[in-house]
Amino acid sequence: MNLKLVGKIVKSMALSEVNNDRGELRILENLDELRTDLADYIAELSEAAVKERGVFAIALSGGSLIDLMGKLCGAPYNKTIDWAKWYIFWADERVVAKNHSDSNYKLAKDGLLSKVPIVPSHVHSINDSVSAEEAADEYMFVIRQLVKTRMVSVSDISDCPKFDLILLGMGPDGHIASLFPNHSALDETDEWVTFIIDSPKPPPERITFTLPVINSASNVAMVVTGERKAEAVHLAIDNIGPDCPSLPARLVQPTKGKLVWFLDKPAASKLDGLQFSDGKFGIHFVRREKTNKSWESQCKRFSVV
Ligand SMILES: O=C(O)[C@H](O)[C@@H](O)[C@H](O)[C@H](O)COP(=O)(O)O
Repeated sequence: MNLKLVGKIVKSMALSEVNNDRGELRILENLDELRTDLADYIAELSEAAVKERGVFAIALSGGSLIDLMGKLCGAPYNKTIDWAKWYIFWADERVVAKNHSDSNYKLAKDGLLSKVPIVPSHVHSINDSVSAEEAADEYMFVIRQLVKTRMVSVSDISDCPKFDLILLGMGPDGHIASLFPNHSALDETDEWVTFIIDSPKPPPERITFTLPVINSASNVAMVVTGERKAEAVHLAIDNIGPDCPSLPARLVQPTKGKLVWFLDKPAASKLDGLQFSDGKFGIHFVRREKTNKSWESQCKRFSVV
């Protein structure tokens, strides 16, 4: 067993680790720290995209994510972010009326979009007055038009849209967006957006980005909190060998983009060999894992205590 790294959680700083092809791991001491780190991360990506392309195309999900993005509505972000350049999409949406309490649009509108100066015509939600299938087709058409005008970039290795950032939550079963374990929607590679009418998580009818679109993004953030998701986090991130189940969250592997996991300590608690302990300088993090890389080279990227 090799000691892989020793890190330190400093106030207002995420503990970061690059975990092979499973992306960057940021384990935050508590939800407040996670909210701050997530807001900083989104603000930085927004600034970089606006500088490079003049716009920021961001896709949201439902669930606890919007609440965890809440710091964006306050200082300094409400003033420093160039909100007029944001183009908003949904990685998945429940096929219900926009004013329904299950609507991801309503969740985002109430929790974020109505509190910052977003341009209303930049908000691309689904048509809520048609079937799931039609809503998926129409949504794909809208995205196609925006790809043509490069409001949304295009992947240089496929014809997929390349969102600047796709934000995903994860369920305890490892689902992401509305891509559930063992569901045929996971195999959809021809369409950018697909629909399901049998979601195991209510409501049953949903539209969702497909895996090729998610994996074409420039940045994908997985935002996962709480102990009940710890097992799925372990299965999605750790090296669990050839028997690895095809957990949707494990299939998030941006081809050229960057994947970052935002976890609180309970969600990270079943990661291989992870230990937290109180020390002179704060909370320490130790992770033991099978690795070929030397302890020294791993530690160069971290504040070693
Ligand atoms: O609309 C949805 O249901 C979602 O987009 C879904 O993928 C969600 O992100 C996860 O289920 C996590 O939800 P929680 O963070 O609330 O557990």
